[in-house]
Amino acid sequence: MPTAIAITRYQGMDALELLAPDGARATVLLHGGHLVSWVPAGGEEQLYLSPKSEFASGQAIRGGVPVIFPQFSGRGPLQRHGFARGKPWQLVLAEQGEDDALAVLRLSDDAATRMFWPHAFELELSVRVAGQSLEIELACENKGDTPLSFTAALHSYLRVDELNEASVQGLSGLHYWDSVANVERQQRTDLLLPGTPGTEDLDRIYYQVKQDLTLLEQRGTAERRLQIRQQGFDDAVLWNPGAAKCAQLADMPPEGYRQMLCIEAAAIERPVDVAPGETWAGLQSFTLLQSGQSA
Ligand SMILES: O=P(O)(O)OC[C@H]1O[C@H](O)[C@H](O)[C@@H](O)[C@@H]1O
Repeated sequence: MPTAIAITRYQGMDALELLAPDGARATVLLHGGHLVSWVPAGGEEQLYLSPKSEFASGQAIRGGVPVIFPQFSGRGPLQRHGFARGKPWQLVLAEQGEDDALAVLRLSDDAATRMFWPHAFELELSVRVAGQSLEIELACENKGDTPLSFTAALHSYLRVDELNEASVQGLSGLHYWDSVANVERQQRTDLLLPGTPGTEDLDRIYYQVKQDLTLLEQRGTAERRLQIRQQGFDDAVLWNPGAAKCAQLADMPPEGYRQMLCIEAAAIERPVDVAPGETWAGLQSFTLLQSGQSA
C-alpha cells in the first residue's frame, strides 16, 4: 500500500518532500508546482537553486524546475514565461510507493488567468523519483469549448560544479535558434561546451530534439553523466546567462552562472494546440548514469 506524504514547509512555503524507499528524494513546492531539489538514491543534489532566490507568492523562483506556461519567454502578450510559475497549485496526490515516490499537482484557470488568457484548462504536473531517475510530466487538458494553443517548458536548472568542465552531448546536426545573435544555425560539433566563450550568455532553442541528451561533467579524474530524455516536447532550450547577464540578475550571485546550466524541454517553435476535451502531455526525465563522486 502506498503511504501518503504530508505537506511540510520549505523556505516558508508549502512543500512536499518526496522520499522513495531507496532514498531518492525530491522537493516540490505548491507555489508554481516548482521542483526545487532532486537527490538520486545515495547521491547528491542534481538541481541548481540560487541562494539569492526569492520565495514569495506571485514571484518566480530562480533555479529548480520552473513550469513555463502558457507562454515561453516574451513570445506573446502575456507576462514573461506565462503565469503558471507564480501561481499556487493544488495537491492532488503525494505518496511513497513500493519503489518510488510520486506527487501530482494541479493548476486550473481562475478569474485572474481568464483575464489575460481566456481559456478553461487544467494543468497537471507529476513528479516521480526512484533510484537514479527523476520524471516530470506536464499535462494540459482543454476544459473549454474552443481550441487552445500555448507554448511551454520545463525550465530545468541543472547544477554543475564548474561550467568550464561541463559539456552537452546529443545536439549534433540539430537546427537551433540562437536567441543571443537572433539567427538560426545548425549544431555541427558533437559536444557543446557551454562554458566557452565564458563571459557571454548562451541562449538557444534546439528544434526537433528526438534523441537523448547527456550532460557530461569532468570532476578530476571522474566523470558525471546525466541522461536527459524528453517526449511530447519538440524543442530543447539551453541557457546560461554568462558573467555579464548574471551580474544583472538580482536573484543570482555574481558567480552563480558557473554552477548551473538550464536544459529545458520545451514546446516553442510549434505551439501546442489542444482541441476541446483533449489532453496534451509532455515529459522530461533524467537518469544519473554516472555520478563522478569520489568513492
Ligand atoms: O529570468 P527568467 O524570466 O526566469 O528567464 C530565464 C531564461 O529563460 C529561458 O531560458 C530563456 O531562453 C532565456 O532567454 C531567459 O533569460
